[in-house]
Amino acid sequence: MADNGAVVFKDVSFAYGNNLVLDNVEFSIPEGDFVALMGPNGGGKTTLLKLCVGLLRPQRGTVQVFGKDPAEVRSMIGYVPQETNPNAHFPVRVIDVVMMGLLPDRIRHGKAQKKKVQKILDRMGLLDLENRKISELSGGQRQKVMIARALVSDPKILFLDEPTASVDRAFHTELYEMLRELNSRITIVVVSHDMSVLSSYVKSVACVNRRVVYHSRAEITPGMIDALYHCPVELVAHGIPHRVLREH
Ligand SMILES: Nc1ncnc2c1ncn2[C@@H]1O[C@H](COP(=O)(O)OP(=O)(O)OP(=O)(O)O)[C@@H](O)[C@H]1O
Repeated sequence: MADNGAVVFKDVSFAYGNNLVLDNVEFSIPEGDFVALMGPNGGGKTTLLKLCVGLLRPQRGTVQVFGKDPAEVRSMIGYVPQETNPNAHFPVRVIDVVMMGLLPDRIRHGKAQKKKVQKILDRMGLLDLENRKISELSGGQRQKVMIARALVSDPKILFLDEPTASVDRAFHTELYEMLRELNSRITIVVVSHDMSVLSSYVKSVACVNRRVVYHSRAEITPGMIDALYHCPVELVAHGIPHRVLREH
């Protein structure tokens, strides 16, 4: 595996127009990691995730996933984007949404793929909801459907963007327990501000604020978590001018 990492950023810069969001970013995520991307609002976490899954391309530098361009390893990547708030009148069912995770395959093997989808729905406790309209689900159920969609193609790495943002607290623990179990097989990268729950699950933390600073588990101290969670990100600043997180 080139460069020995599930994700490797080399000298990556990305701007939306004149707004330089990521500046000369260098870091890597080892295979098997469970890493939380933390940092202030607007610091570039979502942008970084979109670069990892190949939705955006850097103007400078390279992003590699399992040693390749993300576009070349799309089938190894699962992605749960931020906030999924479907139109309440859009009549798509749970099973259809999860099937979308297999779209190219579905055309070739209808029945086998349906079985695969049902298997993952079963594993996620969603099988009895397979024909329910997505708009009729609770926030937590909907989030699980989006995760099922990302997992149905058996990815080797899963990227989640604030998966607990729109669900109640009871679901947080359930979700992270599920991610912990998945992490025994795949690499997990999650954007979250919720360090209070995350801290007992993740193996590492990457602070994203125009640059990225990666901390392995050994470096995650209670003080650092407190600092990240209670906002004054400067406390873990690394010579980078961090802004302060909004109240949450
Ligand atoms: N599609 C876009 N077009 C132009 N600017 C964008 C776009 N998406 C994000 N930005 C800008 O890029 C910067 C980084 O945004 P990004 O969403 O990556 O940050 P974030 O760390 O995920 O923020 P948050 O914690 O608030 O979700 C912000 O200044 C944002 O306004």
